[in-house]
Amino acid sequence: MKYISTRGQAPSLDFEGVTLAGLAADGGLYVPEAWPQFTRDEIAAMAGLPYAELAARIMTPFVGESLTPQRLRELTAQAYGRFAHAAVTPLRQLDERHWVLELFHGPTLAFKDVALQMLGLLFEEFLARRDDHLTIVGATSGDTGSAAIDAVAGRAKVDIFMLHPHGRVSDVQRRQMTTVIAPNVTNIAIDGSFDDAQAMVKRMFNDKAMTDRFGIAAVNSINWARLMSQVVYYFAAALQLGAPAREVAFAVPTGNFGDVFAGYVAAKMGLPVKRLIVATNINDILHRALSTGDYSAGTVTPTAAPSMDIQVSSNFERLLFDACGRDGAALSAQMAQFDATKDLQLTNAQREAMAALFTSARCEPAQMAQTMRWAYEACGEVLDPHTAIGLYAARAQAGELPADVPVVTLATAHPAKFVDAVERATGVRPPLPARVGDLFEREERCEHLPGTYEAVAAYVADHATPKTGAKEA
Ligand SMILES: N[C@@H](CCOP(=O)(O)O)C(=O)O
Repeated sequence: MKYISTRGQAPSLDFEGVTLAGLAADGGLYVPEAWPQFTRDEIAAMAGLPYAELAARIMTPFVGESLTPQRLRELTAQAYGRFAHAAVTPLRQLDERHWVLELFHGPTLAFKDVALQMLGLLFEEFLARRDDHLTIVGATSGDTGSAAIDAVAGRAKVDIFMLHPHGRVSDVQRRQMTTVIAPNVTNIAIDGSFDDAQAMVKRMFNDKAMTDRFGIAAVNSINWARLMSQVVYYFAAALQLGAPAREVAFAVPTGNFGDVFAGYVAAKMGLPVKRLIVATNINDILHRALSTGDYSAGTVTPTAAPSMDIQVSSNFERLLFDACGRDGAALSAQMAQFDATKDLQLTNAQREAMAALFTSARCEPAQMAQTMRWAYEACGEVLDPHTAIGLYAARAQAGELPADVPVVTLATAHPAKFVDAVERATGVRPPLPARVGDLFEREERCEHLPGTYEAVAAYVADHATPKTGAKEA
C-alpha cells in the first residue's frame, strides 16, 4: 500500500513512512492511493471476532508490507489489552432506534485511546528498526493530549511536546496531561485557541530549520495511522447490528473531522453505512460546509464541549480531496486560498459528492443540556457533553432515514471528564473510574508560553533531542 498527499506534490510513502511522517512535505495529508475493499462475504466473516482480531483484519490492507500478519496481530492484542471493557468499544441500546458506541474504556477515558494505544506501539516498532529519535509535536483541545501522552510516556527514542489552549480544557483533561511526570513529556499551555495550537504544529512540519534538526512526527489525526485504527469500531458496531445484511447510520460529534472521516473510510471499504451525521456545537464550520458549502472559519467560541471547539478541521481536507476527484493541484489551490483568507466555498461537485453520505446538525448549548437530561431520565444513561451533541444530531436526523436503519451515536468521552457540565444538566456527578487514580492529588507540570509560533518553536528547539546525523543549529 502506498500513500499519497492530498496536495499532489510530496513523495508517496509506505505505511511505516506515513506513520513516522505526520504531515506531508507539501502541507497536504496522506491518504491511501486507493481505498481497499472487502467483499460482502469477507465482511460477514468478521462477525463475532474479538476486537483485536477484527482490528488486525481491517488494518491488514493499510499496513501492507510494513508489518507481518503475525506482528500486526501481536500489536493489536497488546494495544486493546489495556481497555477496561472486554468488548473494547461496547454498544449500548438507548431505545428502539438509537444506540451509543462507548469509545471511552481506554486509559484516558476518550475515543482517542483506541487509536493512540496502537500508534504508540507502532512508533516503538518502527523506531526499533532505525537508529533514530522522534520529536512528537501535538495540539489538543483536551482529549488527544492525554491519550498521546499515555501512549508514549517513558518510551525510549521519543519526546512529546503537547500544546493545549490555556484555560480552555476541563480540569480533568488538563490534569490527565500535566500530572504525567516523565522525562520525555512536556506540556505547553499557549495563549490562544486550539486552532492557534494546531496551526503552529502544522507550521513546524514545514519549517526547514526545525525539520533539519528534529525528526518531527504527529499524534494528531493528520497522522494516517490514527484514522486507520478508528475505522475498526465502525465495523465492530455495524457487525453487531446486522451488517452486511443491514445498513447502519452513525452520528459523530466532530471537531477535527478525523473520527467521522474514519466512518467514511469504513463505507469506502464496503461497510453498509447509510448515513454519517456530523454533529457540531456552535463552532459550526463543518455544519455550514456540509449544509451550505460555506467552509469559512470564524473565531473559536469556548463551550462546555471543549474538545469540539475547533474552526479549522484538518481532516476535512481529506474529504475535499476525494470529493474533487483526487485532483491534488485543484485541492492545493483551494487550500492555499483557505490558508490565506480562512474562506473556502465548496464546488457544486464537492457538495454533491458529500451529500451522498453526509448530513449535519448544529447543537446549541441548551439543546445539548436537554439531550443529556433526556438520555438520563428516559434511558438511564449519563452522557458527556460531546456525546450529547452527537445524540442530539442523531435524533434530529433519524426521521430522514428509513425506519429500519439503526442510528449509532459515538460516545467519545466518559462523562466524568466533564463533571461540572454533566452535573449542571442532569444533577448527577459521575465519579472518575478507578483506573485514573488519584488525579487531583498529583503534582502538575506545565509550561505557559505566548501564543506565537516563534515562542513555541524556540522552546521545542531548546528542549528536543536532535535526530541522528542532524546538523548543529
Ligand atoms: N478534539 C481533539 C483535537 C485534536 O484532534 P485530533 O483528532 O486531530 O487529534 C482533542 O481533544 O484534542
